[in-house]
Amino acid sequence: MERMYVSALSSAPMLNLLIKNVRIIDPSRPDCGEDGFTGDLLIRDGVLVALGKEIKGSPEATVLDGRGLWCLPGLVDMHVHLREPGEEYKETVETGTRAAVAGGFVAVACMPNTTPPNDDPSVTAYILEKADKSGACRVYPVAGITRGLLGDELTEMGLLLQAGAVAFSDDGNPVMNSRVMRRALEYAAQFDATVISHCEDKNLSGGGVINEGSVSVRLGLRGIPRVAESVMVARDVALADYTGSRVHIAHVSTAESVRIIREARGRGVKVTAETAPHYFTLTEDSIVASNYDPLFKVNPPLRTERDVEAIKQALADGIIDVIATDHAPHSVMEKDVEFDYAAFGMVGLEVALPLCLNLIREGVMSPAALVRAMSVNPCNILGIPPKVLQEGERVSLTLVDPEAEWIVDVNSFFSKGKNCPFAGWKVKGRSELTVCEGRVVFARERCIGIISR
Ligand SMILES: NC(=O)N[C@@H](CC(=O)O)C(=O)O
Ligand SMILES: [Zn+2]
Ligand SMILES: [Zn+2]
Repeated sequence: MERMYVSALSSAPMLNLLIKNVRIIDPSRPDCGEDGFTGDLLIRDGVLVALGKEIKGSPEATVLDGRGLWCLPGLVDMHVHLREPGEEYKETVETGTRAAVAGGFVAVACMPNTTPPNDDPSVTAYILEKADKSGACRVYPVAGITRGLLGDELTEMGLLLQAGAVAFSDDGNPVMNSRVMRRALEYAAQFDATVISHCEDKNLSGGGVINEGSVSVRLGLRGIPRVAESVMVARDVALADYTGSRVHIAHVSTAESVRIIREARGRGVKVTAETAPHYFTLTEDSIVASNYDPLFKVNPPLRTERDVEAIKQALADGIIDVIATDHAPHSVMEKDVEFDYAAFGMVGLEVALPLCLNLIREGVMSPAALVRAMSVNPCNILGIPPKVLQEGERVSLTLVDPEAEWIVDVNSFFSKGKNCPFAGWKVKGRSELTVCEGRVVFARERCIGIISR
């Protein structure tokens, strides 16, 4: 098996490297265009000292031939489940962040549906402490909107932000009560914090396990109607409009949700949105083809070809701002059971990049647009430092080989979660080197040689 290097951020070596003739794709640079440009990067002690053409390093500088590679600002995944505290058998901060850096991410925002949930500053602090000690990348905790994520009483948002939370969500659960959601949007706005909404009307989705439609009928499985999502998207858009606050819609899966968001954006409502790779790669028919494999069970459920097309169009137009994985690790115990009883969720960190690169290959997005969706926009929405290739700064970057072909093997995942519906797929593209704030946190075989202390 291939040798790989992965390290905790705190003990990772500083990068010293001259990368020659690499395709640089950073839309924050005026010279980038939609396809990037070819150039060199000189990094000394983790700091990007020069970026341009024909850069000369010192004679002792390690040189990497970047031909055929892409240099992206470090990718940011604003929606993952790290399961710590409480469900460490599914994932930990350590294993989840290792999966992240292997996937090319330098930062993740982790959702609060842990045990106990992150609805209290002590839990936020606990997660950050774990991240400091053993995290391979930056971790930004998302705290609960309501206590216990139960949808009734707002959390102490100010204190949670002080403890290091960056946004609020009850993800896993919707905020069913519209009055509570209104107050949450108003309260969070006072701190200029983003509320991330898991849009699901529980009364409509109740008991469903897959998209409601011909497939659910054929299989005799209880359906989750698409309107269970869009009715809540419409509500949240209306509340954001009424209160003047911002709202971010998590894991958009339907054409109707896209239409509502598009219309709202046209009117200047402050709504942003994300989707996940499985929603533009798979449909409910994938479930049939898999012979009802619970690995394909996810919330919201996989939809139809029409929805996939609408989501791709929205990504092309920038109406969906972000691609996040919704990395949701579960153990075999929760997944290797009958479809009805299996847990919702699939892992995504280690397979997202090649699936997203497919969007470029299909002409849906330009390389620059993909970087906006996977780095620039999530940073803006969360209000965290942008990952830009800026001279004079500690560099966060992902060096991608877009042509590398590999077969998804869950046993080689750093994630504890092996619940991946793409297992066995032949995919193209991966991160060869991931650098977080100047430090080498991940290197594949061909890049291991550049690590120096
Ligand atoms: N997406 C999922 O299917 N599952 C998520 C919850 C969530 O993101 O709503 C999980 O925590 O397992
Ligand atoms: Zn959710
Ligand atoms: Zn989630």
